[in-house]
Amino acid sequence: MSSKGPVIVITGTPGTGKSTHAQILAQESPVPLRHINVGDLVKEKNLYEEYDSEWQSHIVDEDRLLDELEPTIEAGSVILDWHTCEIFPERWPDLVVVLRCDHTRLWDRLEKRNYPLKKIQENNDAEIMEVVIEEARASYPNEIVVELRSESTEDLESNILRIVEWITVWQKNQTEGSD
Ligand SMILES: Nc1ncnc2c1ncn2[C@@H]1O[C@H](COP(=O)(O)OP(=O)(O)O)[C@@H](O)[C@H]1O
Repeated sequence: MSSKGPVIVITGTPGTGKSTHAQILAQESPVPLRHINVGDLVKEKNLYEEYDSEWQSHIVDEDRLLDELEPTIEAGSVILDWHTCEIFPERWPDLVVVLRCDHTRLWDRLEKRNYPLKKIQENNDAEIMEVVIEEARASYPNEIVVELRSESTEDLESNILRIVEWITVWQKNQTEGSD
């Protein structure tokens, strides 16, 4: 039997709740999963080409990021938490969760982060224009892409339950597949 757990990508516009979901999922998952906050990893390992002070964001060196992640992904049992997903190779994820949030609520969340106004606007527009979900659908098979609302604590709880259930079934399928 394979002891390798799934690779789950949790993506969505900044502020939709990726890290909140990933942290809770790492605790509640029936198989141990390592939560990788990709934005933090980029900063820790200097995996960026430059820092754009106007937008207060790092321009990521995608090749170095993928090289850094590759061995961890190969080992499995990972939650990748990032606001974009299209750079990850199609073979990497077993599940891609795209979190969605009403844009007025998202605006409030981003304002609390003290983002510059143009960064709040840019992210808000991206949420309205469904940028991340379209990117996910264009990059991965439809059956592994799941869109979940993340507006309330009830949403958060039911999303975690759904993902935990998915992991249980995935794990069972893996075990049966290797018999
Ligand atoms: N489903 C939810 N219900 C209520 N608050 C949420 C929910 N998801 C996220 N939040 C809140 O929104 C803010 C941003 O969440 P966070 O997980 O940091 O987002 P992201 O990782 O996508 O940038 C946090 O204050 C978090 O507590």
